[in-house]
Amino acid sequence: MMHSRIKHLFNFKDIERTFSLLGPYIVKNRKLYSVLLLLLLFSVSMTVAFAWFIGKITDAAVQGDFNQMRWLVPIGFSIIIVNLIVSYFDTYIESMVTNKIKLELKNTLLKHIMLLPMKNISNTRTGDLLTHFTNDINCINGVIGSNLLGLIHIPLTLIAAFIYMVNINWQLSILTLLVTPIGILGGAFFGILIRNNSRALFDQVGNINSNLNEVFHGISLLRSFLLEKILLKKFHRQTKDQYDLEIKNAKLHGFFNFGAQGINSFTYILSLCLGAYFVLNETISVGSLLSFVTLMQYTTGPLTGIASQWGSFQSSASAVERISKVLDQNIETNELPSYYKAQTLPKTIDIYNIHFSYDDQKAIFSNFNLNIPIGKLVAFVGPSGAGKTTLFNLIQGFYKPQSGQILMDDVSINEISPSVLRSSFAYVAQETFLFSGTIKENLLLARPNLTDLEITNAAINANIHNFIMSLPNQYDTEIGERGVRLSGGQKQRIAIARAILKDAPILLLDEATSALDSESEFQVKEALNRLMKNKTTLVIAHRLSTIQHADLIIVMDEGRIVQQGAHEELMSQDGLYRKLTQTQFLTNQTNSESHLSVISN
Ligand SMILES: Nc1ncnc2c1ncn2[C@@H]1O[C@H](COP(=O)(O)OP(=O)(O)OP(=O)(O)O)[C@@H](O)[C@H]1O
Repeated sequence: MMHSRIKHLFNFKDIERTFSLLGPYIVKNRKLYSVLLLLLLFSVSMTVAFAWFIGKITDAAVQGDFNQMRWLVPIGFSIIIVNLIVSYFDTYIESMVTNKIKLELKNTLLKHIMLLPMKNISNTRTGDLLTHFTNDINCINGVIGSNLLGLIHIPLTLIAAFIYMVNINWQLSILTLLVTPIGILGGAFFGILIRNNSRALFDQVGNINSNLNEVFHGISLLRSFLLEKILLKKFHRQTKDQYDLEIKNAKLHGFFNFGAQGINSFTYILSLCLGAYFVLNETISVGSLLSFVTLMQYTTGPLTGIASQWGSFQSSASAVERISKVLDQNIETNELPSYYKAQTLPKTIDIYNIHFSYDDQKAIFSNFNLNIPIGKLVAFVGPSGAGKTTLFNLIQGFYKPQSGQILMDDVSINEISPSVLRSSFAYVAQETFLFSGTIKENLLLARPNLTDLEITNAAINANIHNFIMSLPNQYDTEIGERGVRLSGGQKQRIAIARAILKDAPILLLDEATSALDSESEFQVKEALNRLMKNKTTLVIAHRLSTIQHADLIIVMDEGRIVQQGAHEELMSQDGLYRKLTQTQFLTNQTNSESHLSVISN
């Protein structure tokens, strides 16, 4: 138990990972880092030069050597001015390089997330992903900036000062040798404790963000189920845990500063007393004593500083560790897909013997086969959980079957580039998602280089043009969080206009399950009929009207096709389809909206 705790405490894998992740960024910005290194060497030499100046000017004053003082004064001022200039450029360039790397890392991270398999994304909490951008990346300054440079600066100062101190008096320098290991070991120990605490702290920030994300997304549900108290309690608990971790961090830093200051003050007094003794013995001059004491401050100060830098460095490393957990996940391609104008309708779409499971345990499909007729309307019906949406996900290549193949024109979709494959489909999802922005901006997302005329025509065909024209800013009306709220039917028709504009040969339609009023339903249906013309349409059907006119109805249950055929044919058989429709007919008498999946459940 103890052994594993110690092992955990001294686990440096994350430092290794930190540098394997950030190394390329540091190398890429090597010019700026070289300038920083040069400034750092300047700063070290100025430190030694300043100690030398203090010794010299003190000795000159003690000896009353006015001539020497005359040329020492401008040197002293020059040292100060050079130091100020170095400090200005050091701060400026360091901030430039750290912000540049953070910017590059943010872009790389988002691109990586975009390219990750859907499986990885759906297994990660949105709040955690957000936290990488809002918290983790902003905490990496240490490993790419001040702390990284400090870890080089301080040992260099230490070595330079030590050599100079040995020159003044070797007996006094031994004091430095005694203090060095205490400072380093103490600092390293606290650094590791701070790292482990920071890791827990960052995880907690991720938890809180995930929780808040869910709260804001599900606010109406939360109110309708009267969950405010429970959620507030959970939030209090999480923030209290975060507070405790922050306090622990403060305690660790406090202890750490206490030790550092203690070492500093004791060695200062000790070197001053010992130095005074050597002055009395006439072993060293007063000037040398002052030089020595100044250098001692420059060594013990930074020496304990190294530990503090190490602590911050460790805390940054744990932020990088969280980011690298995402960046370490394999992506499927390196290229972000882009719209590709599909020329023709594929002549065949065949599914051969696929086996698929989301979690490698529960199989959704086993030995699943299907030939999809081209240019037709194919409806998929079946109870909830039958695998209809999963089939759509597989056809679009969002998930890959563990075995078997999906072929378009006899070519496996795995061999078709994501740009070509995804451009072949226009997807109208069950829940319409519109981005915040104007209506026009939402429609322009469909494909590049759309003209105003194409947009208006699509909106007319989707039965939404008149509504848009009645809005205050027409196509430039803001929708979503900052703008006009749209009804379910209006949103659906905008989504249909977007699908029309995409102009893809295959239409995937996950019919909305929520009931629309009959006027809205009529308008949506009309829009869909126009959209389906000359296309292969695959629809997860919930409306009886869609099913009756479908060229082929596939009845699915528990990942299997249990029946297929046209409406009349299936009605003549004693099977699941008839059962589903009969139950539905009862409801249909009072409600024109039908929802097979729900009723069948
Ligand atoms: N991302 C996922 N991870 C793990 N399991 C999933 C995931 N999505 C769906 N499932 C499971 O796969 C099975 C099929 O789900 P799917 O959504 O394809 O059914 P469906 O027929 O579309 O249902 P509905 O009509 O209710 O939308 C279900 O058992 C479901 O729990």
